[in-house]
Amino acid sequence: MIEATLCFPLRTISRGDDPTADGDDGREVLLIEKRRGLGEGWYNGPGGKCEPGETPQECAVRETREEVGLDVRDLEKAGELRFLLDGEVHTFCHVFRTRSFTGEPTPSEEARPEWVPIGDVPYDQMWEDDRLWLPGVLEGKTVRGEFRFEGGEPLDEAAFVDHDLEWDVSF
Ligand SMILES: Nc1ncnc2c1[nH]c(=O)n2[C@H]1C[C@H](O)[C@@H](COP(=O)(O)OP(=O)(O)OP(=O)(O)O)O1
Repeated sequence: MIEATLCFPLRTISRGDDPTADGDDGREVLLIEKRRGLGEGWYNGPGGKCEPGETPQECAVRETREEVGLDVRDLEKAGELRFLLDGEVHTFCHVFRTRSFTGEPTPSEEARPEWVPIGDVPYDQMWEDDRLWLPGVLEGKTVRGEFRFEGGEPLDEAAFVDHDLEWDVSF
């Protein structure tokens, strides 16, 4: 089983008196367009596999720095997601969000970062499960979820079959 993380940096930008501004109140999330590996070509949060001896928080901080050059702090645990492939747990993923960070998002070989208004998150270009749990995470909720895929490796080519979700959980 792979232990992995996702980190969603959040910010609120001022839109002034812009009459065309949408209903997000300027709230944005930093997404990446994945340039290689699992989920290549799709949007997701920065993140990746935990290294031996590393806590999930340490992993999320390291991966966010490596992928987009942002130093995140004060991570808030927002979710625990289990991705099953053909009945076996393939990946256990810890989800974090934060409003504390320094640096400017910078592209890397692995990822192209993009600030996205939370109402414009491109769910049609993401893992199919994301639309089920990410909106709640971006609204400040906590979630525990199990998502079942079938069809063999790699996970990002398997069929998403069904899921269970529990909201407002404690970690
Ligand atoms: N189903 C689903 N939905 C949303 N997010 C994910 C999944 N499955 C997943 O694996 N993920 C996430 C979890 C991780 O953040 C990434 C996959 O990590 P990966 O890019 O393989 O890990 P790295 O450590 O960055 O990879 P290498 O640098 O070792 O190649 O997707």
